Amino acid sequence: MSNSKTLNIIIFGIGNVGSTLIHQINLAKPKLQAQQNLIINIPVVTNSKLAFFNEFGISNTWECDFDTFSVPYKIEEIIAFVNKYDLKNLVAIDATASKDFVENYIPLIQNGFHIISANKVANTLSYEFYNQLRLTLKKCNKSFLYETNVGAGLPIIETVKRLYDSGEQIQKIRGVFSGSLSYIFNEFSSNDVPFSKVLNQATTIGLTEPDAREDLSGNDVARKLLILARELNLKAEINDVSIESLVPKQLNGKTTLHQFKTRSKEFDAPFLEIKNKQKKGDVLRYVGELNVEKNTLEVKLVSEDKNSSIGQLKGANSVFEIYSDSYQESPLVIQGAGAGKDVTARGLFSDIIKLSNSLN
Ligand SMILES: NC(=O)C1=CN([C@@H]2O[C@H](COP(=O)(O)OP(=O)(O)OC[C@H]3O[C@@H](n4cnc5c(N)ncnc54)[C@H](OP(=O)(O)O)[C@@H]3O)[C@@H](O)[C@H]2O)C=CC1
Ligand SMILES: N[C@@H](CC=O)C(=O)O
Repeated sequence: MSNSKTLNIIIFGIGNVGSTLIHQINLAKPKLQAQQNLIINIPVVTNSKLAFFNEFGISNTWECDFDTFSVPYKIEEIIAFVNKYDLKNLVAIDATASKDFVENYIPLIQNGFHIISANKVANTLSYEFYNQLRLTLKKCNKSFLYETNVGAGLPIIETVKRLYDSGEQIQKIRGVFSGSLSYIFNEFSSNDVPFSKVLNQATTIGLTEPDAREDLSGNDVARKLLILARELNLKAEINDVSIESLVPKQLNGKTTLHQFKTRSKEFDAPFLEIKNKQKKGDVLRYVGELNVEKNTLEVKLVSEDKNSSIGQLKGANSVFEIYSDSYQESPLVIQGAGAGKDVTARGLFSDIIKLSNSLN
């Protein structure tokens, strides 16, 4: 088709989020081509060890093809492959939760890739790396989009950044930043169920991180706070976040993921005690707060009246209250599903379209 634009998207990570994104892209293809003259080609998909290559793009049978034809790979082989077939408008999607994979960002950018990431790691390593990444992007004229890092598909980063860039003084961002913990405390507060059971449910439906200890330890919320702080040009580090971990002391630090999973019942007694000690009508909420004026970042468990804005949350909803000069008495509130493979994949897809619109 004349004047059409083709994006070549390599998807790293084909778990909950990555595979849902492929499904959404496959469904949207005819409409994108007809309405936007946009062709999305996915020539490579990978998990942590194997990659499936097809220069013409994967088809609806990609899962079967991956099982049959995937091979062990190195990042250099993917770069060589896209060069061999002269593929243009290259986009690397990071749908992993991997720190190791982030080491590939700079080489990928230097070899012509834009990056779109659901993985929060790159934005929460040292401030030095944060800057180095941005300098490389500028030098190579490439984009890095990561709206799904905070609030999954909700437009949090874009809203905060637009306010900040337009000169708005933001004083505070407060809310329930974790979709999985919102779900867990909603289910736990309103039903007579053991904590470990709702934790397992949250993992099974893909709300938690691949390693749920990241959510329960407060690391995931701390990362989101740090990402927002850095959008506001605060030179904070992850260690600056004060975190109240939800992981019982005996499970903190030294357990493997497998041991942790088999010992999840050890959450039940302490959380039942916390629940029973609450005032009638209160619910548990895991809250994050970035106070720009005081330069503090805090993650903690609180009891909230179930009729308060934060107490009323349902399901896996997150809520972000942004207090600024123009929104002092009545904060700007963004609320909705804050986790889940469908909303997160849709958020990545929306970053793909945003990137596409910025390319000639
Ligand atoms: N679930 C949600 O609601 C949200 C998730 N996110 C983020 O999305 C990301 C993906 O989450 P989710 O899909 O649930 O995770 P999954 O565990 O379901 O999938 C992770 C995928 O990444 C692959 N992977 C791991 N390490 C590497 C590596 N070094 N190189 C290439 N691939 C690798 C895994 O492969 P293998 O099977 O071989 O290990 C797997 O295919 C996470 O960073 C998460 O924080 C962000 C917002 C919301
Ligand atoms: N595990 C995270 C997923 C989104 O970032 C959460 O529970 O919010």
